[in-house]
Amino acid sequence: MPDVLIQNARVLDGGQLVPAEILIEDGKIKGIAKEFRISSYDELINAKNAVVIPAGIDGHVHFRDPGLTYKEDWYSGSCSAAAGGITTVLEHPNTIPPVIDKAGFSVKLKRAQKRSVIDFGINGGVTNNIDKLKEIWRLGISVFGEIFMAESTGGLNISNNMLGDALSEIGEMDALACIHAEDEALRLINEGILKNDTGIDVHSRIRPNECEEIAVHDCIRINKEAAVSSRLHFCHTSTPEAVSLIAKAQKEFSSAGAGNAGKITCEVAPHHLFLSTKDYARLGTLGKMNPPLRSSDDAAYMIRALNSGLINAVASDHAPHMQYEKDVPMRSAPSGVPGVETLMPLMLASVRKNMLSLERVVQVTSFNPARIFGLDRLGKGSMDEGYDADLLFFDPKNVVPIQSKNLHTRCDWTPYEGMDGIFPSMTLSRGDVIWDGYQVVAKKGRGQFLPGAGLQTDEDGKPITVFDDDDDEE
Ligand SMILES: NC(=O)N[C@@H](CC(=O)O)C(=O)O
Ligand SMILES: [Zn+2]
Ligand SMILES: [Zn+2]
Repeated sequence: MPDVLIQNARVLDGGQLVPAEILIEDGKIKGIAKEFRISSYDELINAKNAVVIPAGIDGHVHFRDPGLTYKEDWYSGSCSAAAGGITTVLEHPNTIPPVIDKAGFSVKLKRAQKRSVIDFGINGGVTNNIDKLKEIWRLGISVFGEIFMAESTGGLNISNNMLGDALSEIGEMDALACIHAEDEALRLINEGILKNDTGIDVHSRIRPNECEEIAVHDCIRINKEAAVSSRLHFCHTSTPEAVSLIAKAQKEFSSAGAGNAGKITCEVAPHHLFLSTKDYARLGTLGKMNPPLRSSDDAAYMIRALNSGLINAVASDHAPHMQYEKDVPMRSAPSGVPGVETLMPLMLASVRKNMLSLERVVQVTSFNPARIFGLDRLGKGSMDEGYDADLLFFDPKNVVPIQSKNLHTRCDWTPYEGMDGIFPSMTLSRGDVIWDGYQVVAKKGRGQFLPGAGLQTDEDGKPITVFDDDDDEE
């Protein structure tokens, strides 16, 4: 007997929305049809004509747990994701302690298992820990990175020399290296030159387009020269220059033929699609993030590149800092903006404005991230039979202004205040309703760990992860 029958839904079929029913068994999609004509099931969900798409996979969040849980923790962050239609996240390593060794990994895994309401992967940091990369890969980290080529929150940045050694090591494991591409040398020079500049957009001029362009160029070259090239994924790309370099390298890769080494993908963050340097006047330091806001022409280019397939995925780079921490001069303000709960609403509102098709939104928020980050092998990123029933329900007409007071993150502001969003009327994770349109109805800790491909198990198939026994509650 199926667990759940969803009636009166609309789903995408060849680019069109068609009426459908969805059957779920053991938390997985059992089938989608116009009508099933069955009468026995455990639970009936009336979708009331909502559109149902795969829930979002956000490959780039910072949930600050352990270490800075006043900004976010695994519960608040995952609730925020659920309310925004995201059911899977990959969480980045710049926490305190950072995930750069077994101890850091174990603390984070334990926290997440106790608190997360959605499924999650944990990324492994790369700094002066090259001798530890194999170990954290075997413990089940999802991917390596973000690897910081320039200074950003958490101070995990590495030199280009070390990057070469790291990429070689990562390539040898056939893992994925996720890159934060900004050139540290140029950033430092600009910081000196613009020392006394008090312009509102100074952060964007300290880290100009060229800063990203140089880093992407160098990273691709360093990877080519490495003893073993790695698969590369560029995080939060923000400039036409970077996207063009990546497109060229992608082309070279596909003409080179078989194998994974050297394969390159990239993502864009919503703030580089929907905000620009024009928003500094409204946002001040709330508009400070790395890489920084770009011109409105660049943002328009990024939307086109997302449409045309040059950019493969959207990820929020959810990086919460509290308003009082941001309420300081531009230079001392921390970099980062929250975004996990507004990613899908902004994307869905952009469909209504004909900026993107719904089909493309599904590709870049679910199908592609699942494949880039190796989550499809764990049942993520499709509504085909056998995949996890991770579903987002929405009413395409229900456009509302985004308001910080309605969001579930601990972060007490949003850079999208007043902008249009289409929020989910319901979110399902593995067939469970976790967001009912009004509140998060999921049990704390129901989220499952999604181990990376390197996970080593013992003879009984159990992960080798060993927890530290000490209590690390904050
Ligand atoms: N994007 C940011 O400006 N900040 C991120 C780190 C990062 O992704 O660089 C953070 O963790 O605060
Ligand atoms: Zn980054
Ligand atoms: Zn980040």
